[in-house]
Amino acid sequence: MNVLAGDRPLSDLELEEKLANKALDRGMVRQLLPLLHPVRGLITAVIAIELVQVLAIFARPLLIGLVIDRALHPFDADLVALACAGLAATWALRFALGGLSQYFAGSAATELLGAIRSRVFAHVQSLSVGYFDRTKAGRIISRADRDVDTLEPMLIQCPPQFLSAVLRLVLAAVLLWAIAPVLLYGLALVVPVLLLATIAFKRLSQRSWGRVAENRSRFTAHLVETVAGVRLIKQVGREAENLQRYRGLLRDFNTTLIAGSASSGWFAPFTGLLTTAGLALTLVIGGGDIALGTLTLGDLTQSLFYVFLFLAPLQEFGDLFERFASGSACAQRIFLLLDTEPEIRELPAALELPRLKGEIHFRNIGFGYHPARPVIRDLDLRVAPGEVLAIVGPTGHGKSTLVQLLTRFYDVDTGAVLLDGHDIRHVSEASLRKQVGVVLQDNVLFGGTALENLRLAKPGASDAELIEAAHELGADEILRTLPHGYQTEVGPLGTNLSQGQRQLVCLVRAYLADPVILVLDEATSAVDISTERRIQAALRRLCHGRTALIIAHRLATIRDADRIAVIHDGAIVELGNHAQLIKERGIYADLYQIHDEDGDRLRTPGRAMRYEAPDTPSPCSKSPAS
Ligand SMILES: Nc1ncnc2c1ncn2[C@@H]1O[C@H](COP(=O)(O)OP(=O)(O)OP(=O)(O)O)[C@@H](O)[C@H]1O
Repeated sequence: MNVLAGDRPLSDLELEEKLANKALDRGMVRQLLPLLHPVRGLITAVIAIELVQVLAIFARPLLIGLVIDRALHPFDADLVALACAGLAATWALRFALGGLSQYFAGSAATELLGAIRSRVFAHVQSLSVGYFDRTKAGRIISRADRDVDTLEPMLIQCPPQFLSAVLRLVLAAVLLWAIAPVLLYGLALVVPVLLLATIAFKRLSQRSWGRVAENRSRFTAHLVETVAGVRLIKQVGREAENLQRYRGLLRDFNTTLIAGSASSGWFAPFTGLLTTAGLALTLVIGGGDIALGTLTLGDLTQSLFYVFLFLAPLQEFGDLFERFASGSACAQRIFLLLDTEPEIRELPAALELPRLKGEIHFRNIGFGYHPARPVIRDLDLRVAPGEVLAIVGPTGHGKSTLVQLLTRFYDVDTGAVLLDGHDIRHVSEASLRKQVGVVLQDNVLFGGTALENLRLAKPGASDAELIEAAHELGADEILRTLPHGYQTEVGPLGTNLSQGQRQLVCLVRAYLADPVILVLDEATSAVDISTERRIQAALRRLCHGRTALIIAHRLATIRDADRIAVIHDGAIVELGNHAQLIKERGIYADLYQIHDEDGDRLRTPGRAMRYEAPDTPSPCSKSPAS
């Protein structure tokens, strides 16, 4: 699937709009069929049951015709009783097989939907960070959840029903023809009109269901965003506007839904009209034949049933196509997701990194999230093993982007990122992530206890080992004071813990992972002095013996780092230790001076750098924590 527009990837929205207008293609059928493979036994059973049911349906007019022609004049009680028993048997079969068919179809649906859900989940997880940066979470959720549900009728219920309808159509035609071909010729007037109407209906409804699915994913995306950002919304008092926007999206959804239903509403009455016309034609032609003596009353009665059995499937096709259309629109969206290739791919023969010494070399790198807007420009920077490098610079000038490139969440456009001389594009992601530890500002924790969160970094570790690590890092005292100590539930994304507590858990987690290289985006938010000191001590202990790249916001970190790199507009403009850079009287010296004038804060445009209490030891001074 071509997902490029010119030199840039199509946005998710553009892709979906493109797809909403696209009919089900052969490529998609090829993708759908393998999904059915594991449940083929159950589907075959459902189809077999439908076939038996069709035969039972056709036995009824046959029995009724038999009674009319052979058992009424003269009255044959035995034949009537036999026909009644036969009719009762067909209905008994209908009830028994109906339940069985539901059971098999339900089992197939459960298995199939489970398999598709797992596949979508595994795929989503394998996608590159860039995809999540570009795509709203709600859209992904809508595809992985609701769209998968909509697939079920199309894949499980529709095929046997379709087969049953086709079979009834064909059998009825054959039997009508056998009774009197002229009756079938009469119906031939109706069929082309019905077929044309069905094709038009299918085209219309597929397009409208694509739009309905797309609009549904928009309001789901908004709901997810609201849940994630509820604090901000409350804080800035945007509830009313936010609700207004949700209502707007809901209105769009309802409009497309109503338009979809309205555009397909003509089909049922239209086919009803054609059925009535077919029955009337049969009565007129059949009545004439009875008068001529070429047709019996039993034959005409049977024929009326067959006309109905011939035309009813044509009406069912409407409903089937509608379900098929909404299912295929959702299938398009699911395959769009499954077809999305991870932008970052591991080479088949990727190198397992040996234990590194810790040298980082950004070798003449260039990068932009969008090719037309470079963020990093020909940047060359070496960090020696064991060195602590602080990166400072104005907001939006590329500091965090360097972290994204070092951890290979994005690949450089030009140049290379080397670790001990190994290009990170040639090494396995697992071995890279094992040796490059990252502690970001958002300090994400997962639902579960504090201890379970620590164990994520070292799955085999005992409770005692985990607590010992917290102790070594100086976090134990604070984590012990949590309501249930280490067994405290941290809540969704760690929201039951304070900012400082979350940060400490993250630092202990990084310590347990024991990476050779540590990347740290220092938190900017304020915590109390005592927690602050503990965090600083933990940082100091964590940096010890490792190469550390720190996006530094605290003055102490910056001042006592081995070197400071000042980044401006995606390039390193100053590099040296605190004393050297002050002497140079460049950007860094200006920042430092602003700090002096600003009391306890060091500011870069748009962002505050906190200055810690004077007696707090520097986190990255070379001495380990005492
Ligand atoms: N995922 C993304 N997609 C597109 N552009 C991005 C993305 N992330 C960052 N950018 C842009 O890249 C530029 C550099 O961003 P970056 O986050 O590296 O800046 P920074 O120096 O770390 O800023 P801050 O100090 O505010 O964190 C900015 O113009 C930003 O808008």
